[in-house]
Amino acid sequence: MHPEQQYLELLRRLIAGGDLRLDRTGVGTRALFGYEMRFDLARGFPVFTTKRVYWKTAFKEMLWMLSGGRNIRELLQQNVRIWTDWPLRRYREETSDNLTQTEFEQRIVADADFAARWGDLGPVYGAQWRHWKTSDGGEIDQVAEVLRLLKENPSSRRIIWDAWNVAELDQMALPPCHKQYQFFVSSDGRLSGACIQRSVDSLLGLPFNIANLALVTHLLAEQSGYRVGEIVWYGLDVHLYSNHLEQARTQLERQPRIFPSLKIRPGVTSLFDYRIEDIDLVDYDPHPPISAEVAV
Ligand SMILES: Nc1nc(=O)c2c([nH]1)NC[C@@H]1CN(c3ccc(C(=O)N[C@@H](CCC(=O)O)C(=O)O)cc3)CN21
Ligand SMILES: O=c1ccn([C@H]2C[C@H](O)[C@@H](COP(=O)(O)O)O2)c(=O)[nH]1
Repeated sequence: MHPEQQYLELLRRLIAGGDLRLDRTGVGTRALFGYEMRFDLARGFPVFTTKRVYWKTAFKEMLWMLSGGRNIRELLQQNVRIWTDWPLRRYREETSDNLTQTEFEQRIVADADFAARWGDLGPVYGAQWRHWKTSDGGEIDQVAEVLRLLKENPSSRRIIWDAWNVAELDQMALPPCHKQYQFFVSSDGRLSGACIQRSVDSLLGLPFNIANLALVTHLLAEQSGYRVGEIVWYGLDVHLYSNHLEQARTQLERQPRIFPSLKIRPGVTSLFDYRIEDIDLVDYDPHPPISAEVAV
């Protein structure tokens, strides 16, 4: 069985038997509670092929999170527009100025003060991963700690970073969805990575989340001298937005193709020094893109 069938099976189950519910965005979803997928990274890089996944966009987002980023300016400077809707909505509500999305994005890139005021998402993923605040005024770099444990104590059962900082949830543009990562080194020297995702937009978010979990597992393996093992992904409220049904049906008519392979430029000496130019996917031959509206 092609491993992407796990994803197509999820879409099938959501369409056929998902619980119909009204959600925060007002769009409405079909949802199920609890789903697991596993991908053996030795069998190719798990970027879905039944539609074109914009993996560079996803990877840029992951590198931004690893850098501790929390402002959309650094994303927009690389033409990544997937996070604009949330700050834009706040800007419109608080100023009643009706800039278009493009005008807003141009202003964020051109004007650092404007970006500091309006482009900040609050202490989201990267801020928690790299700068978790402690009660004595210090901060914890959870990713550096994961790297240290991978090297010094690979059998540890505490190789985790977590973005679910309860005390700061109200300052975040959106509470974290992929909220926890854990890593595991097997006795044959393979690094596996897992992610727990509390809320899953199965059409738009999930393909990015899987690719990014695979990417970060590869990068950590590279930096700590292991081969790659598996990724394991657990979704909880896993949903299909009601305006994504047609797209999901289109995708289900297609046959998965062979997964590409990931190439990482050797010689980068720190996890935090990777740039998008250092990473490539070879032989990615997906079906055509499928466009869809994101629920804000
Ligand atoms: N409803 C919802 N779904 C999400 O997946 C999601 C959120 N909200 N809020 C926060 C982030 C933003 N994410 C997003 C937002 C948009 C796309 C999106 O529009 N993707 C298109 C175009 C990608 C591109 O422009 O490069 C796609 O076809 O994948 C993907 C992930 C993931 N997260
Ligand atoms: O990486 C991500 C980020 C977000 N999502 C989706 C999951 C939900 O559809 C929304 C978040 O809404 P909540 O009401 O906060 O659950 O964004 C995703 O799939 N992947």
